[in-house]
Parts: sequence; C-alpha cells; structure tokens
Amino acid sequence: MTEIEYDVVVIGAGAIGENVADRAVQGGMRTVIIESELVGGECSYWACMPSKALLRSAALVRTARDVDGAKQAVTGDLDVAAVLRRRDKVTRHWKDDGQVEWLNGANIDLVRGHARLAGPKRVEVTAPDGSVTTITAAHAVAVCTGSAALLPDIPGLAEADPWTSRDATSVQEVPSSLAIIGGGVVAVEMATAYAGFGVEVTVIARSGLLTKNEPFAGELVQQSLEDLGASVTIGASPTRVRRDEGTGQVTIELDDGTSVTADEVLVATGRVPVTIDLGLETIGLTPGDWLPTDDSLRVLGADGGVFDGAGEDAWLYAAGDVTHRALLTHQGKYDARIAGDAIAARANGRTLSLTPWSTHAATADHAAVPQVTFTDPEVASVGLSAAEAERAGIRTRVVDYDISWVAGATIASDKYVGRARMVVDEDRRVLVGATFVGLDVGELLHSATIAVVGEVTIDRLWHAVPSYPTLSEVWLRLLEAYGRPTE
Ligand SMILES: Cc1cc2nc3c(=O)[nH]c(=O)nc-3n(C[C@H](O)[C@H](O)[C@H](O)COP(=O)(O)OP(=O)(O)OC[C@H]3O[C@@H](n4cnc5c(N)ncnc54)[C@H](O)[C@@H]3O)c2cc1C
Ligand SMILES: NC(=O)c1ccc[n+]([C@@H]2O[C@H](COP(=O)([O-])OP(=O)(O)OC[C@H]3O[C@@H](n4cnc5c(N)ncnc54)[C@H](O)[C@@H]3O)[C@@H](O)[C@H]2O)c1
Repeated sequence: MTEIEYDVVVIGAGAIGENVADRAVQGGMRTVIIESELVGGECSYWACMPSKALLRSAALVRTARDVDGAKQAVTGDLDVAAVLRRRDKVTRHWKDDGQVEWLNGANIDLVRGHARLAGPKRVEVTAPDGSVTTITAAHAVAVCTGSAALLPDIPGLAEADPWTSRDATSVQEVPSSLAIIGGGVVAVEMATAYAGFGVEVTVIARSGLLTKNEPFAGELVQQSLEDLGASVTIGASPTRVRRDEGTGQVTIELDDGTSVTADEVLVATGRVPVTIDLGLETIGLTPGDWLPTDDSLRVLGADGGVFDGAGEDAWLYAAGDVTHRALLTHQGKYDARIAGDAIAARANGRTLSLTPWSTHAATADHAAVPQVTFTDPEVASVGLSAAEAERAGIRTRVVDYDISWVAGATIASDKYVGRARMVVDEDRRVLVGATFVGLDVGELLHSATIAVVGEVTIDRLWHAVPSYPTLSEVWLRLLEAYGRPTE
C-alpha cells in the first residue's frame, strides 16, 4: 500500500470537483483529485452536453421552418445519424484526454480509482488494478461525487432493464418508440429530443410537467410536445412494468387502468446522491445520504452544525449535486469556487465572514438560481416563482407579458409563442424572480439574474434600456405593465 499526503483531496473529477481543485491550487494548496470514471463527470459525457447536442439540430430546423424565406430552404428530413455523430464529437467519444490535459495545466494531480474515506482526513483509493493508495489531507477533503438516476420502487421496473439519462444521452440506435416516466427537466428535454427524431414518445407525468416552474411553463411545453407528435399523460402513476420476452417491448401499467407500450422506457424521476460506497460510516456519517453544507460548503453533521467542529478545524467539504443545494452544473461550479477558496483561506489561518453575498458565502443558492430547460420553447427562470415567493411570506406583485407581442419576437419567428413573468417584492421594490418561456429566451436569462442578485430596484430598471428590436424589450413591456413611477 502506498501512502501520500496532500493539502487538499478532492473526490470526484466532475465539473464541480475540477473547480474546487482549481481554486484550492490557486490558493497555494497542493491538491489531488480522484476519479473512478471519466474526468469531466456526468455533465460532459452523459448529461448537459450530449443532451443539448441531441436537441440542437431539430430545434434549428424547426426555427427555420417557422421563418418564411428560410422554410423554403428546408427541403429534407433531420439526419438523425449525423446528429448522433455530432453528439459523439461533443462528448469527445467518451474520452477524457482533453480534460486530463486541463488538470495538468492547472497543476492538479490526478489519481484514478475509487475513493473511500478511511477515517478523518484519510482517503483510500482502489485503482483499477486493485492496488490501494492511502492519501492523507493536511487540510481538507472535498466530496464532489455527484448524483445518479433514481429508480423508483415500481414492481418490475428494475427487471425491465429501463433506460436512465445515461442511456438516453449516449444512445447509438434510436428506438421507434420511447415511454418516459417523469415530468421534470430530464423528461421534457429528452421527450423533445426524441420526438424531434421522429420517435413515438409518451410522457407519463404523475403531477404535470416542470412543476417547479411557473405553471405556464409546463403548459406551453406540453402543447409543444403534443405539436411534435408526443403523447403526454398527466395524473397517472405507473404501478407495474414488464418487458415482453417475445417482442422485447416494455409495457407500463398505470393506476388509471390504462397502459403504455414502447420499445424502451426512460426513467427520469430525479436523482440520488453518490455516497453509498464512500466510507462515510468511518467518520460517523450515513452512507447513501445527501451531504448538506453551510454556505462555505462545509459538510453539516446530524445535529445541523458544521461536521467535526466549525472554524479552521473543519476538514470535510462537499460541492455539486451531492450536496442537494442546486443540481445544476453552473450553480455547482459557483459553490465549488467558494469551497476551494474557503479551504485555502482557512488553511492560511483566516476567519471567514459568511454574511450574505460575501466572497465565501454561496448566497445565490438561496435567492437566485438560474436554470434553462432546453425544450421548444425554452424555459428560463431565476429566483422564486410566484408561488414560492408567496410561501416565503413576501408581499409580491406578479406581472405577466406575452413575449410574442415584442418586436424582437416578430423578427425571430413567424410563429413566436412565449410568455414572461416577473415577481416583485413590493416592500423592497426589487425583483425576486423571473421566468421567460419562448424561442431563444435562454440567452435573456442572465439579465434577470443580474437584476435579482444586484437587487436592482424597479425604478432603476427603467434606466436599463433594451435594444430595439430584440427579445430583451420584454423587460420594457413588463415594466410598463407594472406601471411607471411618477415621482
Ligand atoms: C440528462 C441531464 C441533463 C442535464 N443538463 C444540464 C444542463 O443543461 N445544465 C446544467 O446546469 N445542469 C444539467 N444537468 C445537471 C448536471 O449534469 C449536474 O448538476 C452536474 O453534472 C453535477 O456535477 P458534479 O460534479 O456534482 O457531479 P458529476 O458530474 O456526477 O461528477 C462526479 C464525479 O465523481 C466521480 N466519483 C463518484 N464517486 C467516486 C468515488 N468514490 N471515487 C472517485 N470518483 C468518484 C464520478 O465518476 C464523477 O465523475 C443535467 C443532468 C442530467 C441528468
Ligand atoms: N437544462 C437543465 O438545467 C437540466 C436538464 C436536465 C436535468 N437537470 C437537472 O437534473 C436533475 C434531475 O432531473 P430529473 O428530471 O430527473 O428530476 P426532477 O426532480 O426535475 O423531476 C422528477 C420528475 O419525476 C416525477 N417522479 C418522481 N418520482 C416518481 C415516481 N415514483 N413515479 C412517477 N413519477 C415520479 C416527479 O413528479 C417529477 O416530475 C434536476 O434537478 C435538474 O436540475 C437540469
């Protein structure tokens, strides 16, 4: 057994682990990162990047078909094989050489293998050849092991060999029909992608589509999925699943007495933390649990306090999906930068302020998480929905606007469908949430994120003039609908 020591040990080289390690190195820490699969993690190979590559080509064709003059140029069908080849390129054919090169350039050492905690500040790594290396962390261990697809306990489901998001994003042969269990982000994005390929798609969503968003988001996405030829079943739950040995097809029985049969079934019902085989029991934590953290990303113990003591001595950090703060790459990377900086600062003896919006406090996780769902229309949101703001006890005013009435929308498409909502905290006269649904609204979102994070007052927003004729003019329309100040 080999024994080595570093200042910081990062477990998991997904986008989030990479960023923790990078900031720790920049803070002067000798840092090692441990990875059991591919450097780059889920986002690069089985999540964000391949899913968006699968969506992009058909979305472009649809956009062109909705613009006279361009539509005449679209004379053929989508080339699905070419879409898959482009996706293969985007995922670098599931090889991580490029990301390993980046680690080298960033002075982050890489150890390949499966890491398990073996007591405080000790990590044992089992390499693919079975050899074991023990790594001691002088200052901190950061757990960035991500999440995996949750398989609900539906009788017959596991035996029916269902697809998870990994299968849907790495598909090499597109099935003729696909049933999707779930109505969240993975479900609607994959439904849009596969419907775009001409696959017969059925979405089984027990409580509606995109229910964490404003209600109009799910409604507009459902309409568009149906326009693409998909079926959407709302309100029914699967009770049993079986794969027919003869036809190879899967049948999903629902609690309303109906059933859905398809070549494959994709389970898109949420995520579980990757903490089962991580040695958490060796330090008194529970395998299989999420790892909640404070705002500087120190893991919390069962009592809700910082695990193993607050301040400089705390040595266990976590970032990314495994914390359950916000299961998004960009938000995890934001947390990762804070974690890496906080580790280095505390190792250098600094006491950190965790007041909201300070350098080492991940305040945006509570107030301003942006997310774009790449359906057709896109759904882009930040901060609180109207319902969430109300539940939080904020005195709100909600303003809606039909984006198709904006001049920029007239130019963008002959068939623009979209809607915008801003949620205003009436006491502070600032925006606490915004949602845009429509073509290309993803690129509009950052303006709202800046307004929410910056706590820009409604009165000041009148001085942020959107260019004509862009979609951003929806801001002006929302302000007009809210009412112009007269003082
Ligand atoms: C289909 C899909 C599409 C998505 N699209 C988007 C999107 O468009 N935008 C967005 O922001 N988010 C998206 N997400 C969410 C995003 O993928 C995750 O938030 C992100 O990948 C989390 O990164 P992470 O580094 O925390 O975890 P991961 O990327 O899962 O990385 C964890 C790494 O740790 C390694 N590991 C785990 N355990 C060990 C161990 N014991 N020893 C060594 N290594 C270990 C794993 O092999 C893995 O490489 C999507 C998710 C899915 C499922
Ligand atoms: N574009 C993006 O930003 C993007 C894209 C994909 C995924 N993601 C991230 O990945 C995470 C996982 O996405 P997801 O879609 O798997 O989860 P989700 O939490 O968004 O949706 C889960 C869905 O499954 C349903 N469900 C749960 N248990 C069920 C059961 N037993 N039977 C039937 N339905 C059930 C829920 O009602 C919900 O509709 C999300 O939190 C999201 O942040 C982000």
